[in-house]
Formats: sequence, structure tokens, C-alpha cells
Amino acid sequence: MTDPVHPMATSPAVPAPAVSEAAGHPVPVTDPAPVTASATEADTAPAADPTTAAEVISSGRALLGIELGSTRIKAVLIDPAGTVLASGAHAWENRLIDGIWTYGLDEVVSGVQAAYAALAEDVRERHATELTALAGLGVSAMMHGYLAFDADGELLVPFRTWRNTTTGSASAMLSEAFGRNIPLRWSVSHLLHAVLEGEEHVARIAHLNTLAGHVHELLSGRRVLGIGDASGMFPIDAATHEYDERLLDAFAGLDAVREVPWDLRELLPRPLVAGEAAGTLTADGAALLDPTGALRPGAVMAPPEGDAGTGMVATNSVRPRTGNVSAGTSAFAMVVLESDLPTAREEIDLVATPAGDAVAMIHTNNCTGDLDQWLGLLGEAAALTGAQVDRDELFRLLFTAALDAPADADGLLVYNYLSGEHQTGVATGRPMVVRPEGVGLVLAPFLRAQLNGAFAALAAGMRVLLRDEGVVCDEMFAHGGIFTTRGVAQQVLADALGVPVAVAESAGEGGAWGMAVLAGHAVARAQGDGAALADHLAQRIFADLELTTLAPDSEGQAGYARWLDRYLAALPVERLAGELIV
Ligand SMILES: Nc1ncnc2c1ncn2[C@@H]1O[C@H](COP(=O)(O)OP(=O)(O)O)[C@@H](O)[C@H]1O
Ligand SMILES: O=C(CO)[C@@H](O)[C@@H](O)COP(=O)(O)O
Repeated sequence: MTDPVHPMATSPAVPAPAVSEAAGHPVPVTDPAPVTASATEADTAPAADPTTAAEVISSGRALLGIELGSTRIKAVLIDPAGTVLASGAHAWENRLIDGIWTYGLDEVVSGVQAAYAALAEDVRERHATELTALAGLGVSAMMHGYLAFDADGELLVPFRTWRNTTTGSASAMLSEAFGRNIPLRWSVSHLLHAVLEGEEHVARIAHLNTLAGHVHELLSGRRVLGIGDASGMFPIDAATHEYDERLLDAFAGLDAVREVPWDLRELLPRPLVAGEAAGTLTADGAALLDPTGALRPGAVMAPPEGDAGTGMVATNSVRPRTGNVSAGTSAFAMVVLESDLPTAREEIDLVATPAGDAVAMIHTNNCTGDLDQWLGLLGEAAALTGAQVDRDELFRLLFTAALDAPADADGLLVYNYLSGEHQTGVATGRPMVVRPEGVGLVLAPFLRAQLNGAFAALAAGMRVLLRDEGVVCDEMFAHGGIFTTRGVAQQVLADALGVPVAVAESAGEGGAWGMAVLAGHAVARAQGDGAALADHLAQRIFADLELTTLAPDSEGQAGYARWLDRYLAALPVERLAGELIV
């Protein structure tokens, strides 16, 4: 495992005050607006106290979190108590090129710059000051996938994202050799897939990374990875907080890798737990983030994390027995375990919190992508009448309309599979809407079926975790863009899982905010504060958090269960569609 390049400073460029002196606010996150480059939307968000906020920013005490999500790169600036000071975002989309879901690394850099520039503009507008220094920052991103580099740091093949489902043989071989589930999207599955396919570049691989790790390296010069993100490359040993040595040996013992000229240990970035030193923003890094040259180097950098880890932080779900759900392009539910699950079930992934504790995850490739396209279509139809509805308002109206339908959506089924769905064993994406004979197309049940479909694969996986494996979870804390409209997707999810679901004001922007909070923890650590992550969150960030919790509705839960039974029974139709519709 490598951690090369630049030496690391241990203190931020601008000294930050102790966390207890921070400019606090009663509720940590006061900005319910989507992160956006738009001045109009930023203006509508409740602002933090202008004097104090401007002072926090101009004195270099603010913390920056960046998250590269599947549809948006988000940047959030907070004070040490977690109050949102400013935000910015840049929209982007994965593309299917030569059968591979990918993003260009040039788009990664320009997208991060655009999100940062939008945030800096938001700072100017809201606080009439310039962002020139940060106490700390951190990068989070979609996890897993395949970023392979040669010895000169050149990318060897286009980024293969988590969404690709081409690694079946490799994933099966690894799951058998390791005696635990190694999902299709994990980096080691992609690596073995490239080996099994005899891909030319394999002999030239010098290191692997995740997207967050790659951006962190660009900003800090250090090749390290938060342990949560690392746990999606290769299994982690929860006791040592390192990659699992026994499984590294098992990998090296595979016939398929006998001939490769590297040892996997040398390819993987070094895992770090939250609070461990992960470098500082270099001069090159500052110039990359802010090409205007206004931003100074030196800020403490937190270990880069995956969006699962930042989701756990954003929902204060890092202690054993806590559960959380992240729902956007994909969806994943996670429960922090008291001990490793003695199971190799393919529905369940085992990952780690940013502090290194074991987590059971139910992941689905598809959640909101197809729903977005349907709602976009309805928006286009509305536009033909001359109506001008903004996207958030369109979502609010249509989500709310879904509440008028019965939970079983009158039997209307939606398979939202834009891409293959490993959770339900569907190889390739063929989005489908189907209904029984005699059932008409009516708006409310159609919309309810869309929301049911968004959570269907997740609900199927959670049946396995909660019912078959007996994992206990009293409440799920949810975040992600689908919860931006209050109370609708939240109720559908509670009905789908049969568990109360809580959301906070920050629900729509959880990941970037969670990463900024991790940066605050890293700064506190760099200043000699030894608080463990869970205590930092409980005492300094979440003490006053206001949550809204919705319990499953008995009719809603029974209706969703009926709907899901029909959905699962008809899955062979969806699989067949993949074979027949080419
Ligand atoms: N106002 C809204 N109401 C409900 N859902 C919304 C709203 N705005 C966005 N969304 C949903 O949020 C999703 C994006 O969620 P996000 O967590 O940002 O995902 P990702 O990280 O995958 O880009 C969109 O695909 C959309 O379905
Ligand atoms: O695979 C995982 C988590 O295991 C995610 O990183 C991946 O689904 C991408 O998530 P987003 O939908 O971009 O939030």
C-alpha cells in the first residue's frame, strides 16, 4: 500500500478556534435549499448570522465538503458547529460509452472547479466576503469502480463506475474464494475482471484508486483513503483497520492472478480512519480547486470518504445498531453491526464506517434515475400548455399527488432499471411500466408506483437483512435528493421497510455536508482534540438537531408488501426484457 509524494503539514494555514468557541446556531444546518449555483435559490435559503458567518469565513475557520454524486457535484461550506454558510453545485451525468458507464477525469476536475466557483459566488452574495482560506476540507464521492493508473499517474482505461454490471465472473470467483459476498461494483471485482479478460493494460497497473481518493490526491498530493471508501475496494479487517491480510493472500493464491507482475497490496491506497492525518491542501491543489488564485493552501484535509461513509456521518449513524438510508441515483441502506455477519449472502455487502466499524449494506443500482425521466416527461407535457414549472416545484406537486393513491398503486408495476440491478438479479437495464388487464393509467397511482419502484429493490434486500438475518434496526435515518420534498418519499420508504424513517432539514444535501463535518473532525484532531468521531458528532454537531420521523402506516405497509410481492413475482418478465429487447 502506498502513501507517496508530499510531506504533510500538521496544522492548518489559519489557526481555527476550539470547536466549542465556534459560531454556533441552534440547529446545525439552516439551509434547506438544494445546493445550487443559482443566486435566486441561494437567496431564498435562510442565512446564518451574517456578521458571525462572514467572520468565520474571512478568518479562515470555515470547513468545506465536496461530494461527487452521480448527478451533481456538491460543495458545502459550514462552520465548526455544522451550520451551512454557503453551497454550490454542478450538474453532470454518467455516459454509456462502448458499453461502459463512465465519466471523463477532465469532467471531474472541471466539475469540482465549477461547484467550488458556485460556492465562492454564494459566499460573496450571502456574506459579502471572499473565500480565501479554509480550516479544513474533504472530498467524498461515489464509491467502488475502477480507476487504474500507470507509474506516471496516467489513467489506463476510462473510469468504470460502480454502475457497471459486467464483472459477474470475477465477483463470483472472489465471493467463493473469500467466503463472503464481493459485489459486482467493488474495485477488486473490476480488477479481476480485467485480468480474466486478458486486458492489455493489466501488466502496467501501478496503482488503483476511488474517485474520492483520486481527487484527494490531486488536492493534497497524498494517496490515502478513508477506511469506509477503502472497504468498497477490498474487504477491511475491522480489528486492524487494514485490508484483510488473509483475503489478500487468498487473492494472490488465485490461479488467474499467478502471472500478474504486481502484488495487490502495492496497488491499493492506504486506508485511514476518521481523524487520522491525510495531508493538507497543497499550492497545486488550491490552484486546481480555485483557478482564480484566491484560495490559499494549507487547510487540513480529512481522509477522503465514500458517499456511504459521509451518509452515515450526515445521519449520525456511526455507532453500532444505528441505521441509515441514502437515496438518489442509487439507494443504499446501512446498519452498523455489533459484530461481523456470519453470512455470504449476495444481497448483503459488508463495508465499514469512517471509524472502521463493520456495516451491513443493502445496495441498489437504481433509485431515482427513471423517475426523473418520467417526471421530466410530465414536465414537458405541462410546458406544452404554456405552464412554466421549476423542477423542484414539479417534483413537489407530483410527489404530493402520489399520496392520493393506494399504497399498492392499483397493481401498476414500475421496474426502474436504467441499468442492470444486482440486488434483484437483473443483468441489463430495460425500464418497464406494466399493469394488469383492466387497470387504467391514472396519475396518482402511476406516481405512487414510481415511488414504490424507486425503493423496490431496496425493500427486497432489506427483507433479507431484517427478516432472514435477524438484524435489528429500530429506526432508519434517511438522506438524499429524493427527500427534498418533505414527507412523501419518506412515508413510502417507511411503508416499504416497515421501520420508522427520520429525516433532518439537511436531508437533500447530506453527503457533502457529512464530508464537511468529517473535515471539522480532522481539524479538531489536528489541534489535539482526541474526541472519537461518534462523540464529535453526538456532542458538537447533532446535539440540537431537529428530526422529523414518520412511522409506517398500517395500511401503507400492507399495501406496499402486496405491491412488492407482485413486483418480485413478475421479475422474470423484466429479466426476459433484457434478453429480448436489444
Ligand atoms: N424537489 C425535489 N423533490 C423530490 N426529489 C427531488 C427533488 N429534487 C431532486 N430530487 C431527486 O433527487 C435526486 C438526486 O439525489 P442526490 O442525492 O443528489 O443523488 P446523486 O448523489 O446520485 O446525484 C434526483 O435524481 C431527484 O430524483
Ligand atoms: O455504490 C455505492 C455505495 O456502495 C455508491 O457510491 C453508488 O451507489 C453511487 O451513489 P449515488 O447514487 O451517486 O449517491
